[in-house]
Amino acid sequence: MTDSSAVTGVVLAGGKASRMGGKDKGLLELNGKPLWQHVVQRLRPQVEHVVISANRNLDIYRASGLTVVPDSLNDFPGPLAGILSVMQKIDSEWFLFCPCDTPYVPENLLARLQVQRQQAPAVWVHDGERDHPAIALINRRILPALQDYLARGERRVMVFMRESGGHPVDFSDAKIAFANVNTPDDLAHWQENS
Ligand SMILES: Nc1nc2c(ncn2[C@@H]2O[C@H](COP(=O)(O)OP(=O)(O)OP(=O)(O)O)[C@@H](O)[C@H]2O)c(=O)[nH]1
Repeated sequence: MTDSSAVTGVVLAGGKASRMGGKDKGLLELNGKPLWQHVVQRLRPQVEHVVISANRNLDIYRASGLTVVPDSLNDFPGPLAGILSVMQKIDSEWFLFCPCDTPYVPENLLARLQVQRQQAPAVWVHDGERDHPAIALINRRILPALQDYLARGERRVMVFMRESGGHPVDFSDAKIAFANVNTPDDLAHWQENS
């Protein structure tokens, strides 16, 4: 069990969003609120503080008053680049990562990951059907291995998470809470009264 006061929540909002036509996915509105704010709202009661991992529109994210961490690697190499950059910048023992495109993550996400963690340095969500390796509780001791992995040109999140000695946590009873908004159709689907 980790102390929740030692956990930093991180909204990963730094991708290319090619399936969304290249728009900044985090800023797209769902039911009158940008996607990234939905995730902040879900994480905030669970952690000590929340930061944003972003590569574009930094001023818009910064206007919220939250710390914004741009990637230290260029060209949108993927979620691991955001994870690396946040760990390099923010002095925290534990990080609760969540993509900006998962607006309904449960409010007991951290508690459930902590209970199931045992001694692992990383745990992530499995919704009964698929893994969500970027929805994860991660200890900063994986940082050297992550630096090495990215330096080798590797990018796959799932492969790294397994190599790090982590394991999935079963959330099959809450599968709907991990619905992704990746495409314009997904966004339309989740708009109320659409
Ligand atoms: N910081 C950072 N976050 C990223 C990067 N790539 C993806 N993400 C975030 O990681 C989460 C999952 O990303 P994906 O949906 O797989 O990738 P995407 O680039 O957002 O979208 P697609 O191009 O449509 O695959 C999203 O919240 C992204 O914002 C990156 O290079 N840096």
